[in-house]
Amino acid sequence: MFKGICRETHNGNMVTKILKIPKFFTCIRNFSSENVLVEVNNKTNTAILRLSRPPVNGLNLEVLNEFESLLSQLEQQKVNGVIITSNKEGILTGGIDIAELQTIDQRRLKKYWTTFRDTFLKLYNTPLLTVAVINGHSPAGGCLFSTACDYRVMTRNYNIGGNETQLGLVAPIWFMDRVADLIGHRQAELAFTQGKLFSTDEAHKLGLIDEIVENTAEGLSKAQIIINSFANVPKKAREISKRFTRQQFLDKMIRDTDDDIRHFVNHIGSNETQKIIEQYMQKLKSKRF
Ligand SMILES: CC/C=C\C/C=C\CCC/C=C/CC(=O)SCCNC(=O)CCNC(=O)[C@H](O)C(C)(C)COP(=O)(O)OP(=O)(O)OC[C@H]1O[C@@H](n2cnc3c(N)ncnc32)[C@H](O)[C@@H]1OP(=O)(O)O
Repeated sequence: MFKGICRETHNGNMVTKILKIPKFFTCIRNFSSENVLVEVNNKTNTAILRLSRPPVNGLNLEVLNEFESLLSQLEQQKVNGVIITSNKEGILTGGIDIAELQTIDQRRLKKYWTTFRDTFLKLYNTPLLTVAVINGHSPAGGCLFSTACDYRVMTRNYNIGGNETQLGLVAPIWFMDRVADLIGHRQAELAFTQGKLFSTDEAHKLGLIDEIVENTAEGLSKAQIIINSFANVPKKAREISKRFTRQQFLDKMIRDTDDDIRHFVNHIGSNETQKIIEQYMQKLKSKRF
């Protein structure tokens, strides 16, 4: 017997069921965590990882830790590919859970930012094939994490980009570098100085995303097609090529670790930034944009 977990919503409440499935009939391996649902299709050996933290899949410490640990498990299981998406159509993630930034406790800020960087690095650096199915808005941290994937498809009529400047915050330099890798330095400069959120169409024209799809289902099947298209590529050669094309960015990010964490703690931990964050949260709650 194989034990699986099934999560369903009944009358608005999330219910977790333990399923006993005969091994012979199993087509899905399921090992979801609290905030991230995971299923691995036994036939394709592809994992779908769905962010599932209401209301907006905010990236708090727990989500980041779970995400990183699940990716490690998928690496051990040597899956053929990982598809990252949201369980809630309309929002991939609202980015960093702003509650994590509402503190001047330097140790907490340092811990959060170290985890945030490590999780990004894990995704950026994984030898696994990764495809982001961006099935909703993807501001700031959401955009950043999708840029770590090997391929991005996005559903129409949503927004993606680094909006930090609009909020009065400064995005990390490595986010700017990564976006510049995809859309070019000039466009990245314009985007980050304006804190620009791009529509799906604009993001596609610039190269921030690779393809547009109509809905999540089409996104998932497109992602599977991308993963299948690598089936005949020698695995080791693909992994080394991925590492080589990403090495320069990686080396710089690791070299700058201490400076980056110090800047984050000083920037977010200052009274001035705390006021800005507080005002932004109030605006967000009263929907005054
Ligand atoms: C010198 C400098 C050196 C170094 C600096 C280094 C690093 C700097 C780090 C700064 C980096 C920041 C990255 C980020 O990710 S910041 C977060 C940016 N995110 C946003 O601005 C998104 C805001 N949210 C939205 O736009 C919308 O909520 C969204 C489009 C996602 C969904 O819209 P919808 O209408 O469906 O929902 P809402 O009613 O707006 O939201 C529902 C409830 O969720 C709350 N919410 C939304 N987003 C967040 C969030 N990111 N964190 C926490 N809470 C969030 C929202 O307030 C609603 O709450 P309630 O009113 O229901 O209580």
